[in-house]
Amino acid sequence: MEEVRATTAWVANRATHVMVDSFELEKAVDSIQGSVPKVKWDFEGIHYFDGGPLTVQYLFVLDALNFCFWPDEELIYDHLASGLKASLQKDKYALDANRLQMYTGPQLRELLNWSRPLPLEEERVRLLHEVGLELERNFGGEAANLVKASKNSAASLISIITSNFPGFRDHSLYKGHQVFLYKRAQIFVADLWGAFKGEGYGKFNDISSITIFADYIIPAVLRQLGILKYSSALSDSIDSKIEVCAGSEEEVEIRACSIYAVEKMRELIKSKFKKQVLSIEMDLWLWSYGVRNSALPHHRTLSIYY
Ligand SMILES: Nc1nc2c(c(CN[C@H]3C=C[C@H](O)[C@@H]3O)cn2[C@@H]2O[C@H](COP(=O)(O)O)[C@@H](O)[C@H]2O)c(=O)[nH]1
Repeated sequence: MEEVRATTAWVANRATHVMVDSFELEKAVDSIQGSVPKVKWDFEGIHYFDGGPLTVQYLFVLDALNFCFWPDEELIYDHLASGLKASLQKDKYALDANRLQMYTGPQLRELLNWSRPLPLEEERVRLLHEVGLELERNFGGEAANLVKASKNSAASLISIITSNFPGFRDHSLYKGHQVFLYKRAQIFVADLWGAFKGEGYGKFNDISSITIFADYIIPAVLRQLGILKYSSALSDSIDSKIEVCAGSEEEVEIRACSIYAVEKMRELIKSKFKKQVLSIEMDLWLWSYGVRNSALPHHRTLSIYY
């Protein structure tokens, strides 16, 4: 994941709309004395888990659709997770590769027990079809085979996913340079690691190589902590819920600076408190804080990536 780390640092060093405040960053690290509060994976109790390959299929489909809930004010991530879980409990074949290729928008709503059109519904359906088709074509229909092919390497798994599933190629152009963010591919690794407690399908020898997952919650938390500072124009648009365009400098800076800031926090925790912290642990802590404080203003970008 060096590509993610290097390209987001490149953006952070040239950013003009977003600034990483190193004084506030150090204050935050000092306030926890370098010990990141532990948050249990699935602290919400919403996920499907049976300890086997069907759980891997569930997590892959979950992360294929893990983006852009905010346009519907009542829809949140939990609806996606618990909807998929309930449909698997009703019918264990619901997420089979051949079935994934046939879902329509209304059927997807039914799967998620949601009565209105979903945000970016056509894209969600297209991505579901893509997952089904590519799984069938190259992985015997099973996401578990994707994971086996990575041979316990998170970096390999992300590379296999982004090579085979175009919908997971979360990147942007910034001042002419390609910037890699890979939010949903990385979160899939984290979900496996969390669900399987670092064993079996969740065993990765290089788990420390992944970064945080640049969504719309983590930046809101970092801003609340004073670690991210926005220009007054950007602050005003976010606070007034004005959309930030996908691919704009502002959007790329928000996401890249979030990754960069948390990498800096990890480095500081290591040098000052002699502790090794994983980005996943940082992410889970910050994200759970963010969802518990749902009033935090977040940037609004229409995107299939997060
Ligand atoms: N950085 C980061 N972003 C995450 C997650 C998760 C869920 N992870 C599972 C793993 C362990 C936990 O127990 C969770 O069950 C979702 N998101 C993002 O949040 C946004 C949804 O917000 P709202 O509209 O309020 O529901 C949306 O962009 C979604 O993609 C995470 O962990 N990290």
